[in-house]
Amino acid sequence: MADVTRYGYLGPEGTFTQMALLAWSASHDGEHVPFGSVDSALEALRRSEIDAAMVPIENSVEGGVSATLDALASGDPLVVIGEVNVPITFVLAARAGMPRADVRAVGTHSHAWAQVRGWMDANLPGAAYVPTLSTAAAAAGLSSGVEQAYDAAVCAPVAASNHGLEVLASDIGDRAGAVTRFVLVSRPGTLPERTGADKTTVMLFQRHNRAGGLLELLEQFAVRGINMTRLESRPTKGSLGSYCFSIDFEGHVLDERVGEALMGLKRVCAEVRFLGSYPREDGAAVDVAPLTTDADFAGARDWLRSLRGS
Ligand SMILES: O=C(O)C(=O)Cc1ccccc1
Repeated sequence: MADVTRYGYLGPEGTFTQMALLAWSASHDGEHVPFGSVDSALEALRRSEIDAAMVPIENSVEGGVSATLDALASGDPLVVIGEVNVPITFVLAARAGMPRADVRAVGTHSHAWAQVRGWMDANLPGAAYVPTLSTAAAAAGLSSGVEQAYDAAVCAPVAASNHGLEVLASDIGDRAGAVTRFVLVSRPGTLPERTGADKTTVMLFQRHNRAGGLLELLEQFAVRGINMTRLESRPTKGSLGSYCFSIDFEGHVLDERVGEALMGLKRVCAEVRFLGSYPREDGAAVDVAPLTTDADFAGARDWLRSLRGS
C-alpha cells in the first residue's frame, strides 16, 4: 500500500487553518492531523511525525502571524511548498439561551480578536478578551461542559454549528473581504517545480546594524528586477533593537535572477534562511523585467567565461 501523506494543521476541527487544508486536499490526498498550536505542528514536522503542516502566515488586516514567522526563523530548517488564501468571516457564538447583552468575556484566537475589535467596541463595549489557541478551540470550550473564562466565542460559522452553539451575530469582522494566507510547510528536500508563477520566501539576518544596512539587502532584489510581495521585520530575540527580515518575493530559486539575488544576499547577510519556492495560488505569472530573463543572465555568464578563457 502506498504511504499516506500526513498533513498536520492548527486545529481542532473548524479552524480557518482546517479550511485551508481542505482547499489544498481537493487536489492532494492524505490524512489530516490536528495540533493545538502552530509550534506543536511544526515540531511534529521536524520530528518526521507528519509530512507537512498547514499554518497561517499573514492576513490582510493584521499582517504577519508572529508564531509562524518565528517558528520558521529558528530550529531545524523547514520549507514552504504551497500557499492557500482563505476569505475569513467571523461569528459571535454562545451556548443556547445566552442573551447577547449578557456576554462579559469573549474567547478567541489573537488574530481573530484583532479583526473584530471595532465590532466589539461598538456592540459589546467592556467585554473582556480571553485568548485561546484557535477560534475553534474557543467554540469547543463552550460546548465541553467545563466552566470557561469566557461566555462567547468568535469563530467560523462552521465551528459554531459543529459545537451546537447559537450564533448571536454574523459577519462581525471590521473589514469586509478579509483574507488570510496559509502556507503548507514541509522538510527540505521537496522543491516544487518551477511554474513561471512562483514565490520564494526567505528570512534574512543582517551582518551589521548600520546606515544603509536594510537598503543593502533590498538592492539585491531591486537590481535584478525582483518584486517583493511581503516584508516584515521580527526581533532576533538576541537583544533589543536586533531584527531579522522575513521576505516573500516573486520567482523561483531555479530562476537565474533569483539565484543571483540569493548569492548577493548570502554575501552581505550574516545568515540567509531559504524557506522555499512554490507556486502562487492565484497562478499570476511573474512579470519578468527587461534584461532580467534567464537568457540575459546566461549570456552575461558566458561572456565572463570567455574573458577568463574557460
Ligand atoms: O484560529 C483559527 O481558526 C485559525 O486557523 C487561526 C486564524 C485565526 C484568525 C484568522 C485566521 C486564522
